[in-house]
Amino acid sequence: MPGVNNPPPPITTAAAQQKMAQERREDAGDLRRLVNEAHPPRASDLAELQSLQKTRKDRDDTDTTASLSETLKSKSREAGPRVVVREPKHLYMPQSPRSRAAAEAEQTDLIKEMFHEMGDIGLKPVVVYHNLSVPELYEHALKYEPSSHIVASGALATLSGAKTGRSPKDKRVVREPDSEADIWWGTGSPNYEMDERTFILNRERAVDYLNTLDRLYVFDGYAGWDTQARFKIRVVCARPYHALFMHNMLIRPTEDELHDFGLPDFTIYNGGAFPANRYTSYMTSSTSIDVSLKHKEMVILGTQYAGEMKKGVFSLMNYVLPKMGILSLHSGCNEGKDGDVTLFFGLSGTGKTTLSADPQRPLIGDDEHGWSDRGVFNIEGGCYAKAIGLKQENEPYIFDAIKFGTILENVVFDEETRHVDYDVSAITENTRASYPIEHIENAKIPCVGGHPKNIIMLCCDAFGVLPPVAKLTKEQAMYYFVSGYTAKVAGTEQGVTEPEATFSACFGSAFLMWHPTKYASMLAEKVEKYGAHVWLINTGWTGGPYGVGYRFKLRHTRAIVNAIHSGELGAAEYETMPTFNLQVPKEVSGVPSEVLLPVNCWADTENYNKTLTHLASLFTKNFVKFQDGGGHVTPEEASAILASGPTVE
Ligand SMILES: Nc1ncnc2c1ncn2[C@@H]1O[C@H](COP(=O)(O)OP(=O)(O)OP(=O)(O)O)[C@@H](O)[C@H]1O
Ligand SMILES: O=C([O-])CC(=O)C(=O)O
Ligand SMILES: [Ca+2]
Ligand SMILES: [Mn+2]
Repeated sequence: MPGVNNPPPPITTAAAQQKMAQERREDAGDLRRLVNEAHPPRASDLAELQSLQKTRKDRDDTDTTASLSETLKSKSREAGPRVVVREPKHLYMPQSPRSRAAAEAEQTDLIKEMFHEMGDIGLKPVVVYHNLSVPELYEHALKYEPSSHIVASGALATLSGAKTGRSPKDKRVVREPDSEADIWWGTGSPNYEMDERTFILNRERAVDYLNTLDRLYVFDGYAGWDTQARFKIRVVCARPYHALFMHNMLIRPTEDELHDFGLPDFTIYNGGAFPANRYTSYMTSSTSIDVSLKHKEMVILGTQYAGEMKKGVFSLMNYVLPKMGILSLHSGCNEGKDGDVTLFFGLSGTGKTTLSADPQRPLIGDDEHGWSDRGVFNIEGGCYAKAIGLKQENEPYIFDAIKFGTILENVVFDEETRHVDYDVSAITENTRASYPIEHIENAKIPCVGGHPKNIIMLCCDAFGVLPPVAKLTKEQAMYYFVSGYTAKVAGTEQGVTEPEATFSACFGSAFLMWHPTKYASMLAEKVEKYGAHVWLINTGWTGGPYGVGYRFKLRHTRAIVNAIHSGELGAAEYETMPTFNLQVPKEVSGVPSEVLLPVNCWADTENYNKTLTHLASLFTKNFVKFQDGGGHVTPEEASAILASGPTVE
């Protein structure tokens, strides 16, 4: 029989089991004793252990809580309302009148005023997190937002939801007596109008939504590095990601500055996760981004794309700065060793952020600036770089800026290794990185500089006919500034290769509040007064349109920018390119001479000429709407500008 000759299994009686368990306990006890002798215990349980993990600056809490009852002194939510000793950071608003009075007694003036303002518009938050630190915002994002992940470099990856870019057609400005005469309305204008009542209805909708939430985030910061043109901005939002975004993009106040912050000059209520009501008057979709200059407020509904907030601040600055005699600019900006400043104008994707990050030239800013009698200043405290196709070898400064504190929007990463694949556009082409400007190794802080010596107007010409660089006359400078040309590739589906021309006045029409000629005349005056040189750089295609030709190599564009800065191009020999009458240099160090005139790169000259003429006619057609001068330049001045544009027979 099987098993007959096998030894019997050990008999384990209940008593034997007890004995073994006792021995194990004793062993464990010995072990614990040994460990404890070497490392005396610091915490008796897990909660205490975790409480040891975080340290705080020495503060005497007893002073601030001395007048309160024992229950109120409790630091735990369960045992009573939390006493706020870390103001102005975590603000709990107890709902019972007595606890509320006690909580209010603890508040600084800043916080009292904030709750007053919130109360005025009907916001009744339970908890407000005010100017949290970056690690705290990370933790909130990870805890409350399922799309938040830390990637290998330490950046916080997140999703912006259905909208992955701005919605310019849903941007509305309230027509108000004090400002309506200043604002650019009507055909071609980015400012779709709305009335005050509708604005209030939308604000109420955002407020109602925010009131349903367990926690709100507030970030108070500044726009404008020039202290004489500095605006206090408050962002009230639902997502930690949005608070972190504005922490990165605004200028971060010091503790003292925050203490004295007072009332904001402008407040953004971001209820973006909740839609607008499409049946409200003026609404054409469930997205609405509304600005009221009278109320000094912006309301966001139906989009969580964070760029709306940054560009909302820019729209405000585009209104208030010109009123102060300061020109606002959709441009990047850097400074050379001798303090020579360069501006980089250009529409989205033309290279402002890429080219302003330059190892030889400290960065003043990548996207929004002001130019006053004192010089230039960055409006923002951070950068918002395109991340698609990002490579460390091509753009080392931007690549290396993507570390702890940086937000990565809509990128794709390996689930396990958390390495980001910047080439993947599965979610959107418009993947972005938002980081504080200190993340750029050679940032110039404070972000201010002198008067620009060089102004580079960037375009990304997908028709492939414009030269990689041209020197502009003052009139041409105005013409290209008002035209604001770039061309997008017409989408990558099914080999569609017809490029689409975009004309966006002042290289940022979507953000203008005044008529474009207001900004153009200010620019003309400043260029004249400070003697800036103006250049046109095409960072787009050559050798044929998109799909046939190829994009100018980044290293060639960088060589051109270097030649501008070294003075080489100022002294170069030029030839005139027909139709656009552009002055094109015959040679540039580091760039093969044959690429300087695109006609030399096209296989078919006739086709080149046809495309060139076509583009010229698009320019001419676009300019028609500026012929009356828009109220800021005379029709004569406008026609002088027009005369410097391309000539089409
Ligand atoms: N020759 C070139 N010059 C500049 N950029 C180039 C060139 N070739 C390719 N690129 C790519 O084009 C993109 C330029 O985008 P960039 O972020 O600089 O745009 P931007 O002008 O700052 O736009 P936005 O206002 O939307 O932020 C980058 O992804 C860059 O890698
Ligand atoms: O605002 C954005 O989303 C990005 C940007 O800088 C632009 O489009 O000019
Ligand atoms: Ca940019
Ligand atoms: Mn921009």
